[in-house]
Amino acid sequence: MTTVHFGLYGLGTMGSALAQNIAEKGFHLHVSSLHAEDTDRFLSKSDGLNESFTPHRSLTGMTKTMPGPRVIILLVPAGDAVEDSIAEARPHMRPGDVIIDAGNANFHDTRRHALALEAMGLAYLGMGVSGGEEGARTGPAMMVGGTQSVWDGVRPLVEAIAAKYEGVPCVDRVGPDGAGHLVKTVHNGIEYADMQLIAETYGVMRDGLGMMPAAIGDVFGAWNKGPLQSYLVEITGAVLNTDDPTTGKPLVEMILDRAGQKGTGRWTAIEALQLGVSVSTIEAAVSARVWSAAKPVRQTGEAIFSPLRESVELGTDQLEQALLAARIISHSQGFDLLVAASRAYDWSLDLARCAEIWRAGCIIRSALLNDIAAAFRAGPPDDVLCFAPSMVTRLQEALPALRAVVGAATSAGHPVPALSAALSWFDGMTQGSGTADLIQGQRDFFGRHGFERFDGGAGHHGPWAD
Ligand SMILES: NC(=O)C1=CN([C@@H]2O[C@H](COP(=O)(O)OP(=O)(O)OC[C@H]3O[C@@H](n4cnc5c(N)ncnc54)[C@H](OP(=O)(O)O)[C@@H]3O)[C@@H](O)[C@H]2O)C=CC1
Ligand SMILES: O=C(CO)[C@H](O)[C@H](O)COP(=O)(O)O
Repeated sequence: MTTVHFGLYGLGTMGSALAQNIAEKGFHLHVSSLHAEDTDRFLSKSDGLNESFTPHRSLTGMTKTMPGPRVIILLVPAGDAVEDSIAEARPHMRPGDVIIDAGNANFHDTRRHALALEAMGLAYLGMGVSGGEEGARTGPAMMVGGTQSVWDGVRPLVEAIAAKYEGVPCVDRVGPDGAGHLVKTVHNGIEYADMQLIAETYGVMRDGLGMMPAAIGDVFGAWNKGPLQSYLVEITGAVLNTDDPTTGKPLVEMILDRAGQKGTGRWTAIEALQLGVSVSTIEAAVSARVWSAAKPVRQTGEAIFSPLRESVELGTDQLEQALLAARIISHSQGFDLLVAASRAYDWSLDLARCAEIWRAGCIIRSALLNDIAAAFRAGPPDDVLCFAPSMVTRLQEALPALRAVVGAATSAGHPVPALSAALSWFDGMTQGSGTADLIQGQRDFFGRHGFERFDGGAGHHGPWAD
């Protein structure tokens, strides 16, 4: 059997952790980074593993000197860094060699690279990796796109480094070329929604119930033992219970309320709009990050309107149920996008397998995902997760709380954009007779766009009065 030689380029947060994980699982790895001193620093931090690494001063040097067949794993930022890395490595690669982009790439770029490299006899895998630094070091979840034979060649290493859920590796080839990066992008869209839903719930407790960070942290800690059990709820409790060593205050009170974003949430919303899918909770989360960034403008608005932020009468049990309902709805929206992308790109995505991959290692891992996987194995009505019997039961229990929380928070002036978007999406998607009859009437009135009639046919026009 041919021995495949692996190289990893990009020894930043994720690349360093993944390289150490690979070495720990008994694989030899060639390593290099944009700056040679980063490779030196990486080696100095990799005590006990250094015999597993062959360091190189540059990507060119690594690709040229590595014996073939070569598999080069890139862990660099999306966009120009990936383009530059491929351009640098490609001239030194031979037919049969593989490049794996293990960063958060836009899946349209991955499709383009796969096509171009395959035309040259090279292979390209787009592999979304989730789990942050700790996940990369100890076992991330990974979503792979590419051809089956190329996946089969790298599978032993990738499965070895992956998180395991009851012994099953949280990685798979989910489809061709860009499929893995699209599934990772949707994972991140759901991650954005979940983080925003949690933040809104924290806001209601802080500003509507007057609770202190540590007390809120304890509530999240307790919720993590129930149906909301998840990595994000767990770390929320930990963040809220951490004090600032300098001031002694709760650390969260010293963190500026301006959230960053690198693009995957936005890509999810853009792709959904392109494919005609509503991911309104995810869109609300992206928008909330956008307005979080405009702090001076928010401060001007507050000075002009002096809005009242009143207390609310809500129990934490209602907030828990509201968060659960909204979490189910935001996952349902993410899976709707996977269904649409699978159809549009002819990927035959196995939705249950995607949910299974996310059960461990990744940022959105939660108790809910095992039930979501089971729901997709059974096949929910119209492929809509919210319509699966197990989700219907939970939603029927939890929706009254979501209505109470959105109603109370909105009346009292507390922004809950993702919670309310989830509720409105649910109400719209369960309203058999909606209000688009009027939209169609308006469209025909001003533009003769035509409408369908209940009693038959399309392309009708109204006898509109002037
Ligand atoms: N951090 C996380 O939690 C996660 C990140 N990811 C994704 O993994 C990838 C790597 O992220 P992360 O490790 O956090 O990022 P880091 O910034 O920590 O590391 C990126 C590495 O790429 C190098 N780099 C930057 N620009 C170029 C370039 N033009 N050409 C070659 N190398 C370049 C950086 O060098 P320098 O330091 O000089 O800039 C650094 O060595 C990204 O796509 C990210 O979105 C995925 C999952 C989780
Ligand atoms: O992919 C990830 C986790 O799954 C990364 O942590 C990603 O950087 C998160 O996105 P953003 O920086 O936009 O919040």
